[in-house]
Amino acid sequence: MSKPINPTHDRTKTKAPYRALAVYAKPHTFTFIAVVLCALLGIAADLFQPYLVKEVIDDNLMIGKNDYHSLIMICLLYGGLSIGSMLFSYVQNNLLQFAGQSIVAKIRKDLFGHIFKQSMSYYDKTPSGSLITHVSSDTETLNQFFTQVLLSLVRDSMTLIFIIVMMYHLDPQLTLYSMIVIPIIILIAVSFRRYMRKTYQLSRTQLSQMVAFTAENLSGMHLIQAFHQEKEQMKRFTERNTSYFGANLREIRTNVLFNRSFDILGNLSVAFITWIGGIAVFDKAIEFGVLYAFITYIRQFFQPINNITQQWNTLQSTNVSMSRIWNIFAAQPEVKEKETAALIPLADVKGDIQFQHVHFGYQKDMAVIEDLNLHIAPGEMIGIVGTTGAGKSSLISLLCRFYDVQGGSIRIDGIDIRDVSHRDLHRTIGLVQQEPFLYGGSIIENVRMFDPSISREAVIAACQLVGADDMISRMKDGYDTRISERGSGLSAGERQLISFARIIVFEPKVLILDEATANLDSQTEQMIQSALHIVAEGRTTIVIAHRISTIMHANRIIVMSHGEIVEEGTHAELLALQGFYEQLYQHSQGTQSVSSADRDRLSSIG
Ligand SMILES: Nc1ncnc2c1ncn2[C@@H]1O[C@H](COP(=O)(O)OP(=O)(O)OP(=O)(O)O)[C@@H](O)[C@H]1O
Repeated sequence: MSKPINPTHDRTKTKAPYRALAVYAKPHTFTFIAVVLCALLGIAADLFQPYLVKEVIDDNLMIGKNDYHSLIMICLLYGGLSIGSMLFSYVQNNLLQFAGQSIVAKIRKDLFGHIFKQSMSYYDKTPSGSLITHVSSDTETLNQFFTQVLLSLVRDSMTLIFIIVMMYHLDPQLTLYSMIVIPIIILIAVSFRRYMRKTYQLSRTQLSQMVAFTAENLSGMHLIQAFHQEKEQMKRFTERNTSYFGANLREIRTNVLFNRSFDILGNLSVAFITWIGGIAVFDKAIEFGVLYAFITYIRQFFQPINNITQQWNTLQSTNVSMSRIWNIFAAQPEVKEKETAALIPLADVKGDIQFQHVHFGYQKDMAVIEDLNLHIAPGEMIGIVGTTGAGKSSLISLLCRFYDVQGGSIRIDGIDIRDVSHRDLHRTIGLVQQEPFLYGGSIIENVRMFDPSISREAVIAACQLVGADDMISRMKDGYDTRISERGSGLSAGERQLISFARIIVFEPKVLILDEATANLDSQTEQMIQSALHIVAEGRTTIVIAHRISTIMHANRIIVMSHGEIVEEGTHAELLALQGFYEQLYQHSQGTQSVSSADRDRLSSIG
């Protein structure tokens, strides 16, 4: 098996992707050798056929020999060669498809794994639609490289050489006349090359933009329908679609022009050779059979040239796809796991969390969190409130190490989270977000996240504990009910209960709820609240909420504004302070939920 490649080295060199591709192709060396052998035998079988006909014409028919025996033998040989050529071509195609598909499957797997390793900052910058295109269609283009381009380069260039040898053997002078077209072919190929590359790249970029736009719309469908944005989005889609249509047409037009130029050149050469060769036959300088074989060869001569040039397109796409795939491979996660991480296990965690002088910004010069200090004791339940954009979710993202702090440190049980493995850290922390992510699969699989070591009984017990058992039992197939993609068959509360059950089975020592009840009505929130108290038992728990009612019973409440902690204490202590929290509380008493505009107004009070 090929080793995973290290694409970072040599990234700037354009040959680097091809060198890396060669690493993937290496385990299939013997298959490629077998393909070349089959191609050689197939070509020989093909090209010997006109020579046989020439033999019949010149050595039998033209001299009136009437040798029936050799005529039948040559006809049988001709038929045998045709069958042989077909068989070789069949084996060669199968072998090449197998090698090509295996290489691409391996690249696709490595690419998917590499994308998984990236940090959140990578996903912030890269639209998911374009990643989908790279994993699906760009890797498919690589397959075409092996099964079409490589095949054509090997088979057609060998055919060309064989034809020239055969032609030279028949008549060197006619061969030299035929070669006049070669400089013209090079001229056409070079002049078309740059333009074809440009048109191809343009159409690929337009396609990838259209896919990205479609993916974005599908994920935001609720919003689009709620805001009646269908017409607007349709207009934007049509613009992209029209651009793609135009770019595609331009590309096809260039290709057709390129291919037809070759066809015309082929026909003109046949006319030229018929003229020159015809005169030579009249003058008895060559035999008629030689002219026949020569014309057949010159027709065959343009076929491989045309084939090779037709692969130009695929070669262009391979270049573009390769560089795009290699750009992904070259991306290194910003959040890196230290090599020594395995030596510092995060085991038997008590759940002591310390933010020490934490500084962070998504852009280097725009701080979102500045010199933040916070100590959370093991088993403590902390509520975090604050204005929109205060930095609450960012704080949690830092604790989960989706991003790295730019200053200060975050410690769990005194250990810097940058020193431990991602696996240990994410086992320690359980995160429940506003929109829990559910996979297409059964409820059982969704709760245990496809981990077979978690038993069905454990899943059922967890669901009973959080109060989801009733709801699940009422479903058609109970725990085996299949949930559609992203859990769209369930209500927001039901989805959230399932994500709570997940927390129970995975038993993280630190539990984070980021606006986990924001989408729920007050009755469901009550249900979730009681589930939360069960789940939070014995765990350090951080709850971010806009609704004061969600966090008012926490051991301590942190009030954040503009990346800083502005107030801290229990619900009663904070009310007594009569500061920002008290304003938030009063407001929430009046409106139940605080609108963002109001929060901003309150922030200025704070
Ligand atoms: N992925 C991101 N890339 C760039 N900026 C971001 C990103 N996520 C958040 N921000 C910015 O960082 C700031 C803090 O955002 P954060 O989501 O932490 O606030 P929050 O207090 O959780 O807000 P809310 O209550 O609305 O969820 C905001 O100004 C926001 O625009």
